[in-house]
Amino acid sequence: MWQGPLVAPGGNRQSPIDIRVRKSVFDPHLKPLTPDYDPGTCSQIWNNGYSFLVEYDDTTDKSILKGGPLEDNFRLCQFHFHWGESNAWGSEHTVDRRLFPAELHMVHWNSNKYSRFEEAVMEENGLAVIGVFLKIGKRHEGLQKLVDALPAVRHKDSVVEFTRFDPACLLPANIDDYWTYAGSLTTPPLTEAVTWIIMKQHIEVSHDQLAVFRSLLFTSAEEEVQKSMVNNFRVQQPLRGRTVRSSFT
Ligand SMILES: COc1ccc(N2C[C@H](O)c3cc(S(N)(=O)=O)sc3S2(=O)=O)cc1
Ligand SMILES: [Zn+2]
Repeated sequence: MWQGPLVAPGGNRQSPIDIRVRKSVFDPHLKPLTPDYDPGTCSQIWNNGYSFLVEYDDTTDKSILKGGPLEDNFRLCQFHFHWGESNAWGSEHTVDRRLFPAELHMVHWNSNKYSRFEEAVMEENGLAVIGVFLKIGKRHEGLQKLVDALPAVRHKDSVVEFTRFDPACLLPANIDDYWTYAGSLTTPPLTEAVTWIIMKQHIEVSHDQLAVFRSLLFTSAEEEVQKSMVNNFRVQQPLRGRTVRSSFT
């Protein structure tokens, strides 16, 4: 895991956290999530030195997330993953201390309140991130197109065109059961701008598919020492009295 500040100075809503299921509070007012994504807005894959980001054109409301705990429209701007060097760990969030080999984050920003992502990322509740746990099992057919593109972005700062990918294929069958809480980005600038929506149901990917994630590098092509992109998760942060709500009993 990256050696950034263990706890952001003055932060009282930092992420990730352990979700204590029995301490979460059922909220009957939470609505079903209604993602509506247009695969035509998919543009590129970029290795930013923390993860690889699959980026979407967010200049229109073509790929949006509404409902759930959200009052406004949130535009999809990118999705990325966090994973371990082994299948024993890798997720950022945990459920009753249970670790998963990887975790998907789908990042959206509030297009009702802000005109640009850069603005929203600095504001309280400017972002909504869907978290989905990955387990090792059967091959994920939809993920394979992405896995095949990864060797092209092996080094930090490399970019490759990537189009027509429907991010909805990475969501679990049941998206009505989730936990939600007020948190932060888990990488710098660690801003406390995120409404987290963590899916109860995981998705399955094959061992070989996850192994390709581990072939990526934290380092750019110029650096002498190449470092494998693994364990790109942040250490867990104190709950500081926050309540995690659940959409299910
Ligand atoms: C201020 O400049 C910026 C602020 C944030 C970012 N991002 C990249 C981050 O790696 C990152 C990590 C996120 S996570 N693990 O879901 O909490 S979300 C996210 S990002 O897309 O917002 C880029 C520029
Ligand atoms: Zn993330």
